Amino acid sequence: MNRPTRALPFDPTRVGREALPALPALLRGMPKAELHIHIEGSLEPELIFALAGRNGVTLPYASVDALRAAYAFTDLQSFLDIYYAGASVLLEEADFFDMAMAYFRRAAADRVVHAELFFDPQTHTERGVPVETVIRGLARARATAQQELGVSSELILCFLRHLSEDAAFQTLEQALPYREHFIGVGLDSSERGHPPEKFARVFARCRELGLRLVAHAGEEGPPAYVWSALDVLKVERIDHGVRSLEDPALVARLAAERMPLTVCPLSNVKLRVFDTMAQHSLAAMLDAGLCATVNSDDPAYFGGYLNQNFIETFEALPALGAAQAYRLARNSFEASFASAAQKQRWCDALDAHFAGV
Ligand SMILES: Nc1ncnc2[nH]cnc12
Ligand SMILES: [Zn+2]
Repeated sequence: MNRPTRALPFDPTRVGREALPALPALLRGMPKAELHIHIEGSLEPELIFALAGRNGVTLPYASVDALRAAYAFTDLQSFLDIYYAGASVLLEEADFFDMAMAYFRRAAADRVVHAELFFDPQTHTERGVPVETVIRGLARARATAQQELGVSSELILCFLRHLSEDAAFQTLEQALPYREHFIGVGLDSSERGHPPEKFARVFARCRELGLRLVAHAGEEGPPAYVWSALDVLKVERIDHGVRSLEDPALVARLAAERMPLTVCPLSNVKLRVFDTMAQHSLAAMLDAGLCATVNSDDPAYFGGYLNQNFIETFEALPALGAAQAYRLARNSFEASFASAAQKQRWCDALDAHFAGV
């Protein structure tokens, strides 16, 4: 990272807002990476019901429609309650495989060439599902997605921040025999009241183990949580981070370090971080020189996969045009945990896509 912003491979005045009909096609077709997707949040209601039937799990909803009707969230916690209930149908390795393959097919259709998937082992181990079952199912899906769809991927193991640091250490111990299957660790679940520093020791241990580090911060929590994710946990990416804009000194630091922020616009509107998409700060973040990326977070719950996030955000924010589309896709490659050579190949493909503009 810390690379200077390079010249655009096209004339940005040719595909700006004035050429709006061209913009959705440009967004849909550009190669991109997704860096903030909770794989359990890709579980569509239809698959939840199919897995419930397969596994003999009784759901507290009568139908797919009744479940979908419950997706009216007032904040992060109101979403998490339903998200954990949905995940209760995942019991066997094949369930994790099917869930991840459904996501990879959607991602490939959105021209996602690389995805870094969060998974929440504690959501499953607490129900008696071994971490081995979770990781083996996801790992098999990764290999199939690479072979059949040409989508590369990594796994990031997330600790649930509403649980204790001791529980996070236990989860790490359980997962370490499968270390080759995950590239890093993250921190998710209820943010308010659970600051990053609660997990200082377990992140320090993960760092010693050579794991890559990310954390949700500044989604609902204050800018102070972003500072401590950087300074205490020493993360390499901030997940969400939208509330950073409330703190000019923090913005200056994030920009100077080109610290990636994995922004999730549809999620932010559904969870009422912003009242409307027109109020979203994505354009302001790019304007401030931040290394922002666009992501879907929990696409089955928030109204769309990655391209839907791009399309709705660009429709709502007049400051976003072709130059910002290019920058966001480029940021997604730069911010990924892929090798420098791989990043260069993706950036070349991106340049080729925009060269025809
Ligand atoms: N948006 C989000 N924030 C925190 N934890 C999550 N787990 C799944 N989605 C999440
Ligand atoms: Zn998230």
